[in-house]
Amino acid sequence: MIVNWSDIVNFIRGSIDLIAVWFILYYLISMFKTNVKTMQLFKGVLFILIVKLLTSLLGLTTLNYLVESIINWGVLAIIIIFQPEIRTLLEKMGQTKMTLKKEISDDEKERLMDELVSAITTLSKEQTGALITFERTQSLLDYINTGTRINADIKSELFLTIFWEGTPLHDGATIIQGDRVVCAAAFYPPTNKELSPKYGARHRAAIGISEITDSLTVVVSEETGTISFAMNGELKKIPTKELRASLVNELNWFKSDDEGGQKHES
Ligand SMILES: Nc1ncnc2c1ncn2[C@@H]1O[C@H](COP(=O)(O)OP(=O)(O)OP(=O)(O)O)[C@@H](O)[C@H]1O
Repeated sequence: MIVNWSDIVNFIRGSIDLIAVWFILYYLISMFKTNVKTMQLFKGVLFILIVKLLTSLLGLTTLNYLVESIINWGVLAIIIIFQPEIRTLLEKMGQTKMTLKKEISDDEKERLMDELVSAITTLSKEQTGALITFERTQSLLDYINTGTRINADIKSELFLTIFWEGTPLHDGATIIQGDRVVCAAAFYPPTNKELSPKYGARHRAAIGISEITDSLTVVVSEETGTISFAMNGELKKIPTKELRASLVNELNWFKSDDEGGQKHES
């Protein structure tokens, strides 16, 4: 059998091409799958590409011309409209997941969890409004920069002090990166979603940040003391007795690399 080397080279080149496109698409989608605005864009672009394919196949020249014009101008429009997301994407390239430091023992993690649960439960009982955000895989640097930088241990008293109405830092959100409280009084872009009138600016801000990043935000309502989690653009009420388990579940602090995705419930 005669081996045609150029066919083999072409096959390998085609395969690399296809795999590279697949990886880029997979990376983009997984990076932005929690961002409602960007997912809508993905769907829109996909729709236009399907229409373009159909108009070319069916020879619909006028429609094809129209779709081509939309694509040409659309690229420019997308760059302008999604400038913040594109910047975030470029910043995130090659960024590794931000989790708790490896050297923190399980006992220490339990202690940090106790501090968080105690703070949130007290804030809820005393009906002190609060917004506490945990950075997960996507950077919150842009939002940390809107607040006042601090670099403090996770301590129940710290949260009670920050959210006490008499302090200048109580307005806005506090952000946690790993085991550090990194800022207070951060400002988030509020959601444009239709919400029940019982939710005001604080809940809008919590949902807003969860639409554009994969963060977890704990909201304590000043009016009712209710604790809610804002994740993936949704708000979920958390009964106080389920707070610890829900936090453990969402933060994945106790998941070891070889656990194969199992989550530790305490
Ligand atoms: N965009 C924002 N980013 C961060 N924090 C915000 C933002 N908007 C409002 N807040 C915080 O929310 C507080 C106002 O909350 P408001 O009473 O309007 O909200 P709410 O959702 O009704 O909550 P609550 O049930 O606690 O009253 C502000 O004092 C501020 O601390």
